[in-house]
Amino acid sequence: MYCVRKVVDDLYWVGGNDHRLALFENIHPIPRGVSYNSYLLLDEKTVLFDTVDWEICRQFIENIEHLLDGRDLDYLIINHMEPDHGASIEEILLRYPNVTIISTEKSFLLMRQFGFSIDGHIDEVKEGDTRTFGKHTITFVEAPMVHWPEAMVSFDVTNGVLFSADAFGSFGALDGKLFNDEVNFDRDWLDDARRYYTNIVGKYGPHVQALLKKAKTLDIKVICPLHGPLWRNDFAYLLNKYDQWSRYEPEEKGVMIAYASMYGNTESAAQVLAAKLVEKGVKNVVVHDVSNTHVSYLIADAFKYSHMVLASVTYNLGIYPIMHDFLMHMKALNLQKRTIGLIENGSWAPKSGALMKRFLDEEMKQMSVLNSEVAMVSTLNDNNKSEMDTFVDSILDSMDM
Ligand SMILES: Cc1cc2nc3c(=O)[nH]c(=O)nc-3n(C[C@H](O)[C@H](O)[C@H](O)COP(=O)(O)O)c2cc1C
Repeated sequence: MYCVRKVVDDLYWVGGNDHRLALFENIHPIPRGVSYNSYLLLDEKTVLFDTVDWEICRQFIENIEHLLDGRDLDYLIINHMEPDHGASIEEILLRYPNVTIISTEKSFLLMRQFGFSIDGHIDEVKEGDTRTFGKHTITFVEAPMVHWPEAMVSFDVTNGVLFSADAFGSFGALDGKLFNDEVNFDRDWLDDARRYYTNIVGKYGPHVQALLKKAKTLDIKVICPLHGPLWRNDFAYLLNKYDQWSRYEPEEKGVMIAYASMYGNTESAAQVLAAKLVEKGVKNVVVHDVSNTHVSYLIADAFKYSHMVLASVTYNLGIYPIMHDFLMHMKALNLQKRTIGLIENGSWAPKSGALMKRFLDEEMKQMSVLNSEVAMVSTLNDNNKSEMDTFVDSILDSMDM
């Protein structure tokens, strides 16, 4: 059965939801599912904006066939060729052999690489090109590395609808709700939107900044991303989050404590620290065990908070592997401008503190590591008491508290 929703006059959401996929990109857990959004414009010509993941292709085709109601599909605009949006291109070509695909040069290259038979269907566009389909004129804006090199966004100059590709997307299935004003975004969606942005697009902050600059010149009325809710008001809220995330500025003053512990002693130190910080009035203190918190959640909180404490045991003269993995992810995603405190543990040759400091100083950008640290030998003992108090004070100082 078809399941579509009207976005604005002439434009319909024809995407679908996937609650079965456990790991997005086979990495990131999505307990709330995910939506793949696609849009169909019914003008003098019929125009489809992006396709969907193969997993929901049957639903997608039912949606399109219902709305076309016997009409042919004239155009397919591909803003983003990643397979979670481009996988169904071949199916569209088979069902609508007269369709013309509008996309960027790089996108057509990728289509060929993925094995799609696109010869005779190509209309290549560049930044600033326009196409008119009747009442509606669409202009194309290149958005390289948001989040693949071929990406573009499309803007309907007639009604102000922006088809934003992966920008402004979120994990989470829509389940009937389509617009930001049909959900409590701040309460129910922001965490997943942040986890989506930081893990999927986080590395490309400067490219997102470039796109935000271009977006400022457009009179946007509706934002149609490829995942998650569409936006039709409250743009300042969304743009502000994107601006902060892409400049690597923290959203909130707070301390994320991430610990790596085998027998519980480093964990205990993390808890002592958390209690002391809260006692001293720090409002946002979150504690994560890196061994049982998926790294995508660690990354999201690392982007969210201003301060981080990394507490790690020494393991074979190195940093505990899962803590090391977290550091590697932060580096890969280009996280910067955070203040970091370190807690080290080891029983015979403690090294993790010095190694984490070296990683933060040498491998990452603008990470300010506090001079004060807690150096444990096996367990937090009386000797560490004053060290911990000094450590807490230096965190508070750096937070201007
Ligand atoms: C496989 C393995 C390797 C370790 N390597 C080191 C090491 O190189 N240097 C060291 O000082 N301690 C090493 N340790 C000891 C732990 O770092 C140490 O006992 C620590 O206090 C454990 O803290 P926890 O209670 O938080 O797990 C190692 C432990 C294990 C299990």
